[in-house]
Amino acid sequence: MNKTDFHSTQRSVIIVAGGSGSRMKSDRPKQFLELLGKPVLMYTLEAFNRFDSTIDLIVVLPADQIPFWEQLCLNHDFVIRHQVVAGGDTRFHSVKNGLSALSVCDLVAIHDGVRPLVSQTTIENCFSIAQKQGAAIPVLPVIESLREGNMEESAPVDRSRYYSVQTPQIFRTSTLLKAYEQDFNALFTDDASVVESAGFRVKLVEGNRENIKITHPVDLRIAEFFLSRPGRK
Ligand SMILES: Nc1ccn([C@@H]2O[C@H](COP(=O)(O)OP(=O)(O)OP(=O)(O)O)[C@@H](O)[C@H]2O)c(=O)n1
Ligand SMILES: C[C@](O)(CO)[C@H](O)COP(=O)(O)O
Repeated sequence: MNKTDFHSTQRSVIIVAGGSGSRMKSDRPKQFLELLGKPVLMYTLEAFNRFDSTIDLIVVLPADQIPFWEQLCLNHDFVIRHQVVAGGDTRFHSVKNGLSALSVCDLVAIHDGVRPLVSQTTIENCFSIAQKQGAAIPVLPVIESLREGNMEESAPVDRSRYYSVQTPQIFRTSTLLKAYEQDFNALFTDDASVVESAGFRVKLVEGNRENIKITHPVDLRIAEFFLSRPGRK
C-alpha cells in the first residue's frame, strides 16, 4: 500500500456516547461533563477531525440527551460536522444503531466518546493496520500485578499474558457489518469480541497510555492534567 492509497480510502468513525455513565454518579452522562470548560465529547470529535477533516463522523447519543447536545454545540460554537443517531440499551446496540447510519466507506472506526485523549499516532496506526489486515485494535500491557478469583480466595496469574484494550477499534466495513448481524451476547464487551465471534482475526496495535476511558470522578482530573500539557498531540 502506498501513501496515495491510504489517502483515497473512505474512512468513517462511529463515536459511541449513548451510555448513562452510572459509575460517574453525576447529574448528566459523563460524555457531557466539562474538562477545562469544554465537554468531554467535543475533545473526542476534535481528535478525529484533526486526524482527517474529511472523515465521516457519526455520534451515538442517548435519545433523551440529543436536544441537550445540540444546545451544547450552540453554546460552545462547536462546528465540526457530524451526524447524530440515538443509542440503544447496551454499547453493542448503540454501535448497531451507528452502523445503520453509515455511508459507503472502506474502513470504519468505533471509538468511545469518553476517550478524549486518544493520540493521533494511535488513530493513524490503527487505520493503517486495519487497511492492511482488516481489523486493528489498540492495547497496552497490563502494568499492575493481576489475581484471579474473589476477595476470599484468589491466586496470582501471569500478567505477561494480558493486555488492556482501548478504542478506536477499526475494521473493514464489510467485516464489521457482517459481525454485527449476530445476536447480542453479554460477553461482547467491545467490537473486537463481536468480530472474532464471527470468525475474523483482529490485529493488536500499541495504544497510548493517556487514552483512558473516563469512568470515575478521578478520571476527569487526570484528563484535565493531560489536556493542559503544552504541545499535546
Ligand atoms: N448503551 C450504551 C452504553 C455505553 N455506550 C458508550 O460506550 C462507551 C463505553 O462505555 P462506558 O464507559 O461503560 O459508559 P457508560 O455505560 O456510560 O458508563 P457506566 O458503565 O459507568 O454506566 C461510552 O462512551 C458510552 O457512552 C453507548 O454508546 N451506549
Ligand atoms: C470498548 C472498551 O472501552 C474497551 O476497553 C470497553 O470494553 C468498554 O467497556 P464498558 O463495559 O462499556 O466499560
